[in-house]
Amino acid sequence: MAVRSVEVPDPGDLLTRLPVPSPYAWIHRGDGLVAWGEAARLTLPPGEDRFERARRWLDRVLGGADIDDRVGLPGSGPVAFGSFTFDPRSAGSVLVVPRVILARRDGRTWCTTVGDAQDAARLVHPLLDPGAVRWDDDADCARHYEQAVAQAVQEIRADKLGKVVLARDLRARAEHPIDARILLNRLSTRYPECYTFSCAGLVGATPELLVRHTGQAVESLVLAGTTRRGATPEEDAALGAALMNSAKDRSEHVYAVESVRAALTPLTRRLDVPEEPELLVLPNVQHLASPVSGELADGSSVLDLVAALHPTAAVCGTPSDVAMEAIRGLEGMDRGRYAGPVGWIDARGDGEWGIALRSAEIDGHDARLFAGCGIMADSSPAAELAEAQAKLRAMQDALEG
Ligand SMILES: C=C(O[C@@H]1C=C(C(=O)O)C=C[C@H]1O)C(=O)O
Repeated sequence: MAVRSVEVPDPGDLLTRLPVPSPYAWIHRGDGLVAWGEAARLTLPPGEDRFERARRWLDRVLGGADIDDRVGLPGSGPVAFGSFTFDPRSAGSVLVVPRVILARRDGRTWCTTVGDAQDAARLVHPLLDPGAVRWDDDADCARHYEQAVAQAVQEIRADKLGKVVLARDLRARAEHPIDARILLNRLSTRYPECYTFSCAGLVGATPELLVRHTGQAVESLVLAGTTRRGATPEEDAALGAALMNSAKDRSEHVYAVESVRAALTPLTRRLDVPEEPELLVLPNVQHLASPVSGELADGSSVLDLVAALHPTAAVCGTPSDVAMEAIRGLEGMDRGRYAGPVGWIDARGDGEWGIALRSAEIDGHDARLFAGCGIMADSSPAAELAEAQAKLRAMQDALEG
């Protein structure tokens, strides 16, 4: 596999350069990587070993490439985009090495081609709006979600577990086939501080950085604890202050931070975890956020870190195995790749992976949206449902225009 990366003149908005309706993307504040075509693909069966199998495949495919990299930055040379299922029992984890990658970082822009990229560049599909969107009747789903939350609260009060994250889905059907590029454009414009991603049908804009690996540096942004936005600046600030002072949200947040600390400590020589969370204000919700940073102890790749971190208590719970079982029992659905790791890795082992939140699985005219909330002993089913609805809003609006 011959791979070549060269600097190119800055093309402006990377997302407008995508020629196909189901591209690969990872965009944060306008920078990042977009890609299309398929030089190699690995679809993984269910299994706890899906990260290990992915690693072996990557070693072979990226390690065996004949690389002419004139750029030498994280993300230059060959890159694989990937997304993994939340639950090891689910099918659908996937890794793809695209044929063409266009990227920008630190003011430099480059293009990578893998193998013969001629064909991949010739097909330009015009953008098509999804048109009218029909939503599935939501009442049943909402009722089921509230019941699941009430049940989880009982289990937490009975000391079976400390925290569990429960999610729901929402199905939609569009008049026309859904073009991921339209969703990506809308999401990246509205949520520039989120990581707007697309990988093999999974599209979204997540605020939660599972892990970034740049040389020996490692970073993560842990989120847990949520409130709505206010109608006025005063109400907004009051809601934010109440979130910062909420004992329930603070302990919900601590579970998530501690799960990240426990996963990264053995792999790092230094790990800085803030003592207090900060507030992350997004257009639809506000979160408690803890930016974690550290220095790797050895040569772990970003995929090694992903394997160690997933599932964090931000999307599963504590203890993790008990929470995973509770999720299987209470949600009554397969999360698929929602709340799993999504991102990219290069041949050096650098990369960025988010937790696939605020996302939808797109298949032709159909979309399946997901959102979840951390449940604690004092959670209220109605409040958690309202929080999940606010989180769904990002993708609902992206579909509707
Ligand atoms: C599970 C989701 O979000 C997670 C749960 C949060 C919470 O319960 O407060 C906050 C951020 C995320 O870690 C989701 O968006 O679906």
